[in-house]
This record gives sequence, structure tokens and C-alpha cells, in this order.
Amino acid sequence: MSSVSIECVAREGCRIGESPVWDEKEGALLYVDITGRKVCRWSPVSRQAQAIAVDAPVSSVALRKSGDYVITLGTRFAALKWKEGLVTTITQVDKDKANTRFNDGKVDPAGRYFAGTMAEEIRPAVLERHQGSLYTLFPDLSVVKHFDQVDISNGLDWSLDHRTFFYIDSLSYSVDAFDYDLQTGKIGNRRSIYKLEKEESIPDGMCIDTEGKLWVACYDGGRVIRLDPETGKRLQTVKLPVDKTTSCCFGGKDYSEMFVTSASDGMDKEWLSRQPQAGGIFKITGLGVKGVAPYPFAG
Ligand SMILES: O=C(O)[C@H](O)[C@@H](O)[C@H](O)[C@H](O)CO
Ligand SMILES: [Zn+2]
Repeated sequence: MSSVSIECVAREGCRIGESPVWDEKEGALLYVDITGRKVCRWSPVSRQAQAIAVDAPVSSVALRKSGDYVITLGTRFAALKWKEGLVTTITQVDKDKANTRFNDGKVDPAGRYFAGTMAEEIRPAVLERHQGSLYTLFPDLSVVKHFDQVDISNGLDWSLDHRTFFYIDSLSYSVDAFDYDLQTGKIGNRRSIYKLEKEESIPDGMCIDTEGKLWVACYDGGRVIRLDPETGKRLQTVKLPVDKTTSCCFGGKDYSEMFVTSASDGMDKEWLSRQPQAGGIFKITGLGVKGVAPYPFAG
């Protein structure tokens, strides 16, 4: 048995930390603070995070083949030039909705950017239901809507053989799978592969490891859980010192470390004083399993 250890590496305190992505070229961890309206980049060498402030809730960040990054900002897909701190809109979604924003997003193995929307929250997990949709931004910058009626569009990733797409709509308390056609980017045959237990609370961000097992961050559950998507069984639970664990990714040397983001929005003074690291970024080592490098957006 390897011994798991957990360290809070960035204590700046996000309001809603999300979308951790390892940027191998920079040797740094990218993530966003959604309601803090910041894209952040933490370096393990300087042990500091740099941040770029943006003008709307920023809910995911992804690598881009041509260099720099793409982000989901409000209801926009946008390009971000890091050095210049420059954001330019690529395209907008949910034009028929007044009160939605993007939430989690990730690039597929063919370089398409998947991201979903949700209604603006009144407070964490309290919002007008069924307002969200799941979209793909293709490398030619066209957008396709896959489905609507989503509550809180959240974690997503693809199986190692690229034939399954995993997806979380948080308020369904379920981790779902779809058949995936990598050629076209089409999804179908939705089914649930895991229902969260009560103490696991709300499923949020997710990533896959090199054994094809899923890691799901449990919002208000203070943990990440490892699931076998074939059997629907939970294989492992790793508890963290904060309740609002929001998402996870692998990074560092050979993708052998796990990074977990967390949130502090919705916590009162007493709760925050019990969990002073809320909103921090955590590094988990000793899991004995590695992750898959993130795919860059091909457009
Ligand atoms: O991080 C996200 O995905 C949402 O933007 C958050 O607000 C929480 O996850 C949500 O409140 C939990 O249900
Ligand atoms: Zn999320």
C-alpha cells in the first residue's frame, strides 16, 4: 500500500476553485476561480499563483494547440492570451436565456472543447432548475448543443479507448456514461454508472486515471472518490480537510500527483474558521496511480 499524503499548496482562497488542468509546457497548474472571476496559474517552483482577472464568471480553462488557452466565460467561449492578459470572445451560447453561465468544461481527445451551462446560483446548489445545456466548440469554431434540461453541468472526461464519454449533472447525484464517437464528437445511449451515497453529497468535477478509473470530487462531501465505470463500484475514498471539494486532475511529474480545487462560497464564519484552507488547492501524492495528459483545443 502506498501512503497517501495531502498538502494545501495554494492558500490564496478561491471563492469557487474549479477546472484544474496541468500545463506540462509551463510545468504549472491552471485553474479558475468562478465567482472570483480569475484564471490562475500556480507554479510548484515558485509556489506562487499568478492570476488574470476577467469580466465575468470564468468556469473552465483548457490548453490550446496554437499556444495559450481557451476559457468559458459567462456564456462565451473565449481565447485567453496569458502574457498579454487578453481575452477575446470566440462565440456565445444560451442566447435565449437571461440568467445562465457556463460551468465545467474539458477538451476531448480529438481537440473539441465540451462545456455545459447552468442557471446562476442563488446560493450553492440552489438555482432555477433545467436551465443548462451541454455544448461542444469544434476546432472550426462552430458550436453544437447536445441536449438541454441540465441542472448543474459539471465533470466530464473520456474513457481511455475514447469510446465512452463520462458526464455529471450534479443535481442528479449520478455519474453518467454515453457512447462516444470520436470521429464525429456525437454522444448517445446515456446511462448512470454510479449513484452517490448520502455522505458523498454532490458530484462535481472528475478525471480519469491510466487504469480507466474515474476520480470524482464531491462538493460538500470533502473527498474525492475513485470509481470503476465497468462495475459501478467505488474503489477508494480520499478525504480532504475541506468540505467543498470541487474538481480534480492529475499533474506534476508523469502525472503522478493529483490536484484538487475547493470552494469557500456559501460557508459562514464559523464554518470557515473550522476549515481555514477552504478555497485552497490541494496536492495529493502517494495514490499509486497516474493520470492522462489534458488534450489541447485544436482550433
Ligand atoms: O463548481 C461548480 O461546478 C459550480 O459552479 C458550483 O457552484 C458548485 O459545484 C455547486 O454549487 C455544487 O452543486
Ligand atoms: Zn464543478
